[in-house]
Amino acid sequence: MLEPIVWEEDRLSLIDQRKLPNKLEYFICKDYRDVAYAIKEMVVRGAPAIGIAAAYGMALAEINNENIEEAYKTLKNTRPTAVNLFWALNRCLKAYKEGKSIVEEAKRIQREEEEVCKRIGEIGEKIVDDGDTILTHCNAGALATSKYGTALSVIRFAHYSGKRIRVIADETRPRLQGAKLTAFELNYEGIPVKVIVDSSAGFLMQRGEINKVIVGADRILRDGTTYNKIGTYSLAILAKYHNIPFYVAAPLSTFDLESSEEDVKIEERDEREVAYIENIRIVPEGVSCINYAFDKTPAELITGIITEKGIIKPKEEEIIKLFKGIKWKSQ
Ligand SMILES: CSC[C@H]1O[C@H](OP(=O)(O)O)[C@H](O)[C@@H]1O
Repeated sequence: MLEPIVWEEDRLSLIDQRKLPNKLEYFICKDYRDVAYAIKEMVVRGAPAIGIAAAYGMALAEINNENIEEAYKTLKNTRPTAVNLFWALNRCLKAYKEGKSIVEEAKRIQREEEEVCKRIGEIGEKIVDDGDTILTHCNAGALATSKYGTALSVIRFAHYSGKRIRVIADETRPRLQGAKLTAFELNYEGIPVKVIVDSSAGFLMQRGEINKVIVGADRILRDGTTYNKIGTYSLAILAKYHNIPFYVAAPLSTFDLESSEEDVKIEERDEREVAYIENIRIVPEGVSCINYAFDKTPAELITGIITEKGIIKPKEEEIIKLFKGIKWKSQ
C-alpha cells in the first residue's frame, strides 16, 4: 500500500500528490515551514493526513529547537476547514506544555489514525453489498489519511472480503483528486474503478447505475452537518432524490463538538485553480472565478456516518454518544 507520510527522525517525506498519477515522488520537509508549505499547496491533503503532517511539523520544530508556539501558529494558519488539523496541533501543543516529546505524540497520532481507518473499513464494509457500484467523491483514501483511507477503506475492505464491487470516481474539479488520486490508489490495488466527469453523477443515478455513495469528511458538527469537498452537497441532493444511500466515513478526529456553522470557515482557494488546467488558461482573461474548496451537507441528506466506533445516524444524541467516556477537544 502507498505510504504518503514517512517520518525519518530528522525529516518528513510526503508523497507529492500534485504530481500523481504520472510521477510518484516524495517532497522532503526539513522544518515546520516546509510542512506548512506542503499543506497549503496540497502536496499533502485530506483531513487526517494534514493533521498528521502538521503534527510532524511540530516535531520538526522540536528537533530543530525552534519556537514551538511560532510553529503552531504557522501550521494552524495553513488551511481553515478540516478540523483534524487543529485537533492534531492541539494534541502536540498539549504534549509540549506537559513536557512530553512532540515527536512521540506525532508518531502516536499517525499510528492511531492508521488503526482507526482500518476499523472504519472493517466496520463499514458491512453496508456494501456484493455487486454494488459505489460512487465516491474527491479522495478519501490512503493518500488522505496515511493508510487505508476512510471512504476508500470501506471500499477496500469490501473488496478484500470478496464482494464484487465497482467504483465510480468522479474527477472532482478543480484539483481533480478523484481522477488523479482515487483512481490511482484503487487501480494500484486492482480494485475496479472508472472515472466520470462530475456532472455525470446525476445521469448515472437516473439510469440506476449507482447503488451507494460513500464520501469522506473534513469536519462534522454535533448536529451531523458535514463539511466535505465542494460538490458533496450536490451529490447528497441527487442521492436523496434517487433514493440512493449516502454514507459519510470519518474518524472521531473529524468531529467538531464545539463549533456551530457560523464558526466554520469554508476555504476559498486561488481562482487560478479554476481558470487554468495544466498551466493552460481556459477562462477568458478578465473573467474571475469562484473557488470554494468545500461545501456543507445537512444531516437529513446523510444515511449514516461510518466511524471506528460503529455506524451511526447523523443525529446529535448518537454523535455525543460516540464520545461518551472520552476526554475530547476538537479545537
Ligand atoms: C479522508 S478526508 C479527505 C477529504 O479531504 C479532501 O479535501 P482536500 O483534498 O482539499 O484536502 C476531501 O474533502 C476529502 O473528502
